[in-house]
Amino acid sequence: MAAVATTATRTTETKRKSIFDLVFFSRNPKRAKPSIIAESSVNKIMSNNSSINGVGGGGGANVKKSKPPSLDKSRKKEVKQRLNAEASKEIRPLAVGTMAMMVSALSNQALPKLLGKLLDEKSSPLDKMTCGVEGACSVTRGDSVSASKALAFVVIGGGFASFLRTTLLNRAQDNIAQRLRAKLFSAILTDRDMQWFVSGEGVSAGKDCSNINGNKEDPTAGKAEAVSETSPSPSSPGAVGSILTEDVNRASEAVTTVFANILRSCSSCAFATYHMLSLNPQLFGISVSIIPVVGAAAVVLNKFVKKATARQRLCAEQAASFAEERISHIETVKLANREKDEVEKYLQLQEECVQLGRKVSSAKGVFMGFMFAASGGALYMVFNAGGKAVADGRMTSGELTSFATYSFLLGLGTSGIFKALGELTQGLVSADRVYSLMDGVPDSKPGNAPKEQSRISSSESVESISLDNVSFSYTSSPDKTVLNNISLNLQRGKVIALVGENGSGKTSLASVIAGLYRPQGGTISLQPSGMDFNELDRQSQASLIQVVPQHPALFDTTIKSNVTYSNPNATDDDIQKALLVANCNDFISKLDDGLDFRVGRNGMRLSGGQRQRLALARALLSSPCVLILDEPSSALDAEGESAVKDAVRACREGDSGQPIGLLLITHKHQTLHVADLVVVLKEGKIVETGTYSELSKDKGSALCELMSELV
Ligand SMILES: Nc1ncnc2c1ncn2[C@@H]1O[C@H](COP(=O)(O)OP(=O)(O)OP(=O)(O)O)[C@@H](O)[C@H]1O
Repeated sequence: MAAVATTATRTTETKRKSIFDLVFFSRNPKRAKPSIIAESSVNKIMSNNSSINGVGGGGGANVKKSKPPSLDKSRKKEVKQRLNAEASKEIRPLAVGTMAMMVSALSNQALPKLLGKLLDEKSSPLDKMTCGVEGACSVTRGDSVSASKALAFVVIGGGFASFLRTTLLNRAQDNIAQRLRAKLFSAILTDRDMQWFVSGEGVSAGKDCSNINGNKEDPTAGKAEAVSETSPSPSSPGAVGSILTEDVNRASEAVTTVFANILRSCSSCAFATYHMLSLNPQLFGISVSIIPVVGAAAVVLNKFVKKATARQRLCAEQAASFAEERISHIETVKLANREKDEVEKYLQLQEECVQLGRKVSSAKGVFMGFMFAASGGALYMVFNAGGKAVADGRMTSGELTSFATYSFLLGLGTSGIFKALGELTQGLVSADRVYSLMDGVPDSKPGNAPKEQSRISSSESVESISLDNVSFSYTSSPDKTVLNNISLNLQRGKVIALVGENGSGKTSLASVIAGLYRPQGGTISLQPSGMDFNELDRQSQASLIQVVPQHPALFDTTIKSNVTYSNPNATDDDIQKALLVANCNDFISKLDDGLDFRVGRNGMRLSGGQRQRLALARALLSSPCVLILDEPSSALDAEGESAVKDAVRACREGDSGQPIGLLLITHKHQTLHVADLVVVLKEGKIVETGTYSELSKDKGSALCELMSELV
């Protein structure tokens, strides 16, 4: 058994390697683009294959030495309750499916008795001799028709029950999994703020996942740490994907098929016990003498499986993250010619996990081997004692056959219970991971506690957005102040250029103004009402501020869908206007499908400048109060720069309604002259403000220090 498991593990490892090899070596980046779309599918295939032998999703360096998240009693109770509440929504298919399972179990139980009866009937000689009072006797042959009829009934009924059981329980399982996935995805997308995504707290939901990669006391940790240096954060999409697929599957299995299997196995044991006791109580005593020993072994096994499963799941998370990140950065991997290294590192990650999987497989193998030997020994004793009983005429050979079959069913039921208990444990570990991710980590930091949110009816009444002494740090580096007492007024129709060296905090400021992060100090208010921007709901915030980031993200859908992403209710006229202002029409008219052109994953079928222009159109379409263009010129060619000028004009003059305030984050001095005000940021502080002509004339200004071209 252990050997089989090891072979299966090897096969899985080979499969994973081939998939990884295929992705990295068989495709050039250009041709790979459409295939990368299915990156999450690759992830799924890679992690799902691993579950063939229960090895879990994948790799994780030094997993065996790491401490898995513990599932204490109160948490276990809570997880069970939540899972049961989920299962109760499928009560009908679950109840009928479980009843069908019991019927099929009953049919199985009836079979040995009927078979024994059939055997006795068939093997009896010219059986009954009936003599009348006159002395006339007649002989009748043993009739096996009744046993045959009952057998046919049981076989057909049992078959139908099996069909019902499989269909209904699987349906319930799929429904539960679907609901869990939907809730989880919704929790991740709507309930988490940006700090959660960038902090790396994500998937293991507060549990120390970093430990998985390195234990300094472990002499073998060196290799693992080398891998962990390049391992992605556990909050990567790959890790989330691993929980969304494998853990959700295991959790939903636990309350459907696994639970029903436990019931079936228990009923099997109960019925087999009843029949065996009624056939021969003495033989029953011999037959069950092995149960305490097997039970003790099962308890030990279950403890081991529980710990190993938690480690395996962390391991799967890491491997999935690693694969996902390398695949999404395939161009970088290929340009640096690091395909072989990455495959090697992936295999190292896998190796740790596979070793863990082998241990579980071996433990299960030893247990099953032990079960087999113990059952064989018990059967030997049963036949020894049973043979004597038949010889003494205390039992028929048919009854002994029935008894032996029942004792086989008892063994099967017992091992079924232990197996299902193991799966239930794995399911609870997975459910804990699902719920932990769903609940997230309560953020107790000041300023981050959830507040009651208000909604504005229209952004039109807002004239400006005012920052007053705003300070901000990322939760992953709480001691580093990224923005320090920033005060700024972003007014409709006015253009502010924000400049500063790399890392001075320009992008962070844009994100804080847009409401993606909540500042720890100061206020952002709407003028003239004075409402606190951070007390508004996301819909209101998005209607007030739009950002065109340095690297705009596009979805793998049509140009039209991408542009209307910020305002799904926009009319065709609005769309055309926004595209015109953002200077998109030229390149769109050259595409075969025009607005219906599919842009590819992350807009890979478009140039950087085209992507930026579409993002600009998208931002303008929602008619914000303030637009933030981060490094607008970096991805634009000369023609594209005129689009920025158009955007400046549109914002000032209000092409799409009211004028829009514009915050231009730029490194280019050529762009500065369009601004009403230039703001210089240094180490998170505003060190200078003034008009371009004022600041550029003063050769000792912070602006001239920053832009040597001006000196
Ligand atoms: N997610 C994050 N977690 C922790 N620190 C971060 C994060 N993002 C940025 N930082 C840090 O915040 C500081 C400001 O970064 P930011 O990206 O805002 O600068 P920037 O002025 O936009 O730089 P650039 O001009 O290079 O784009 C940097 O020191 C950076 O290391």
